[in-house]
Amino acid sequence: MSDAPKILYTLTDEAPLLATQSLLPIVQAFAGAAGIAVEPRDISLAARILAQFPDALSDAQRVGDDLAELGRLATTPAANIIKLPNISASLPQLKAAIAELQRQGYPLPDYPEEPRSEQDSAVKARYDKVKGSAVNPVLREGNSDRRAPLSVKNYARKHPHRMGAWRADSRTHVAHMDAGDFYGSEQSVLVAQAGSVAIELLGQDGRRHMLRTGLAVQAGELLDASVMSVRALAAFLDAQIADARRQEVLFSLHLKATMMKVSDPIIFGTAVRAFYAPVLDKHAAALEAAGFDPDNGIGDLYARLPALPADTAAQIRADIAALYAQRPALAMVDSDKGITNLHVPSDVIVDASMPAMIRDSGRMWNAAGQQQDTKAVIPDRCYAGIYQVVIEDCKAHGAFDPAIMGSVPNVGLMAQQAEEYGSHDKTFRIPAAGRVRVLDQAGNALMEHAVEAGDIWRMCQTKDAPIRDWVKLAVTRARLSRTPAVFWLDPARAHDAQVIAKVERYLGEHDTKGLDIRILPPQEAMRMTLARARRALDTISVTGNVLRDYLTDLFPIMELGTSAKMLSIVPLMAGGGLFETGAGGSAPKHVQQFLAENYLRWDSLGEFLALAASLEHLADSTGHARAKVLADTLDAANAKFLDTDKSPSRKLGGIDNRGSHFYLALYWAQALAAQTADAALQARFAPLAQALADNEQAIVGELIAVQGQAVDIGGYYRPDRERMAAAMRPSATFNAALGAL
Ligand SMILES: NC(=O)C1=CN([C@@H]2O[C@H](COP(=O)(O)OP(=O)(O)OC[C@H]3O[C@@H](n4cnc5c(N)ncnc54)[C@H](OP(=O)(O)O)[C@@H]3O)[C@@H](O)[C@H]2O)C=CC1
Ligand SMILES: O=C(O)CCC(=O)C(=O)O
Ligand SMILES: [Mg+2]
Repeated sequence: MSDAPKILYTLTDEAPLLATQSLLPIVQAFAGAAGIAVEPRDISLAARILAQFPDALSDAQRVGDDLAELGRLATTPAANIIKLPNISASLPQLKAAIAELQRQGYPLPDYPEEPRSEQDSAVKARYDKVKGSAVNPVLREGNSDRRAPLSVKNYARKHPHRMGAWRADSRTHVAHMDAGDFYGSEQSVLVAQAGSVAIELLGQDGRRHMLRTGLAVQAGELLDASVMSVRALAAFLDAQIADARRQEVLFSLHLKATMMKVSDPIIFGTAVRAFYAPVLDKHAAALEAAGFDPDNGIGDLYARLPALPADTAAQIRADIAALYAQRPALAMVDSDKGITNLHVPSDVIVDASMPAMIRDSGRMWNAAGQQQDTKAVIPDRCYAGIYQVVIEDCKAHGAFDPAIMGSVPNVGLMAQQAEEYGSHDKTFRIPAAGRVRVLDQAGNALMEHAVEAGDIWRMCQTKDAPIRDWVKLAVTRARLSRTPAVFWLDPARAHDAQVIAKVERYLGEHDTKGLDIRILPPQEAMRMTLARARRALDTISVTGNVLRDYLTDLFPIMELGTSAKMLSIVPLMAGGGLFETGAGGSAPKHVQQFLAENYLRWDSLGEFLALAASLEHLADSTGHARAKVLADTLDAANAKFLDTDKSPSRKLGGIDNRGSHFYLALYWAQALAAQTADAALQARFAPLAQALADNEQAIVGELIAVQGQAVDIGGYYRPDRERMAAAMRPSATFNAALGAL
């Protein structure tokens, strides 16, 4: 390559964006000294919105489409991208971000909830591109390798986090449907020849309505289709609401409305309707006029009350209060503010919410701010059962002990929008009863389902090359780490049965002598993995895209207290590297605390680990010797960082995110000053190491002195860059030392 080696570092949202204001200048200074450019690319929700509307903005306001650029780069060998977690916006978040940008003077159109013209529809389509999980699927041109590095695992064993005790008589359980769900209706076909397919709804009246045409398919790829009956779902939810009340447990719903941005908001809305039915029915006309949409949560109702006559609004509030007396208690997101599990579809996200419940003795919070046993409703059966296995295990054997438990790394099938997480553009709320058929080019029906109006029908694609790459990655990880690997695949599912056949075939391409590789249905795989973990044994989980997501929060949260400490690598299929930081989200709670107290408890360890892996990749792929020196010394710094426990203290008066960055810089500079592989770098970093060590007290003092007061950074979705940077770099001594490098 002729260009200087380059790492692209993403600017995202919320806590990780704040952290980046402090960390990126350090990274740029260190990398710059070694001749490596670290360039920011803005993929925040706000930037992604602005990039959709160049025509509405002035020259000065226009921003480039950095996400599209990164997406193209990810399919080339040159990619070296550090990707921090970003907001996957629900509709309420998207609308809030648009409103904030409008207030800041960007003349964006409003979000057209009910498009009335072609122009409205075009605007809505642009906004919908930004909605939900719209970043990760673009960048993930490779499969996923997530694990706790040994140093992190050892740290967790030495300093185990608190795990809530479990009682054998806990009433907590998972509730799922027994029929009428995606699991029960899945069909799958193997595409024989490249070409295209179409999806049609053949109405009961004989009319054909094309849902999708010209959808390209590759030879060897798997297509599967399934449907959730909304009638069955509603009946199930009614029964669960009644049962939660009978059992005196909290009612909670756990979905992935961000990634499953078409299906899961509908499921969420069905639950909101079921829970609040008496009030919603009684006030149907008023709520309709106010534009309330249950898919956006009961929070949307409260947001619209001011638009109604005061007495109607008061009556609705009173009716909801009265309804609560007849309903089971709802799990709360924020009991102080009265935010329930059914307020906003993106507040409770299953990958993080179920592990948090399991870590908290199987309890969630009730309206009185107390913990209580819970009914966790996860309607579809494809993956719900794994959580019930964990719950049963904890009831039988007590909470897991992070001081001894084994580790569960994951190799996840993810590339090229694999499986359910790529299905949103092939997911439909069915407008009328009939049959949905997937047709090949000759018009033959490959798959066919009977549907009723309102049902959720979806199709998923899983390409062959990603499956083959995933099997290879699993074998490689099993070999390198000498750890048994289990493919979590359910032969009773049409899709999984096809994947099993491919896995068996592609395993044959590798030398698996001496390796323990098995294929087990998810619940059995979970039982085996948990039993081993209790005996301090590690087990690699090799899973599809959804279980990748679920397990890489579940196990890190049990083992390490948070998924922020995961190493999360995406070896891109074209040869580049995508280095995700941790496996968790953008932690909105952390921003609230920062704004109120100028204390940011975000732990950047995930960023530190990703950066080391990125530098390592740069060295390997370009032969850049100084990248190797930076990588090795950063490894050493990370080890010392863990050893000396310099993560944010989580208490006001101790170091926060910024203080932890200072210590990383100190240890990294010291490691560079101590190494002898590159004398010039040694000489360059020795004075910095000295200056930082000499001024440790002063710098930490300056960083802590700002805590305890509210900060204003001029925005939530698009904070003022200068104010944010100033707030995140409050130590003049540290800034000067870094500037002198
Ligand atoms: N890869 C990505 O881009 C991802 C993006 N998301 C998005 O993030 C947003 C929030 O998602 P949510 O499910 O609430 O998950 P979060 O991970 O943001 O929040 C759950 C909890 O995880 C802990 N946590 C996560 N990261 C860190 C960290 N670096 N340091 C310390 N603690 C951390 C915190 O727990 P505690 O309370 O114990 O401090 C936090 O409150 C959503 O918009 C979601 O779509 C979610 C997952 C991945
Ligand atoms: O893209 C998203 O919305 C979330 C991604 C996620 O949770 C994960 O990959 O673990
Ligand atoms: Mg996740």
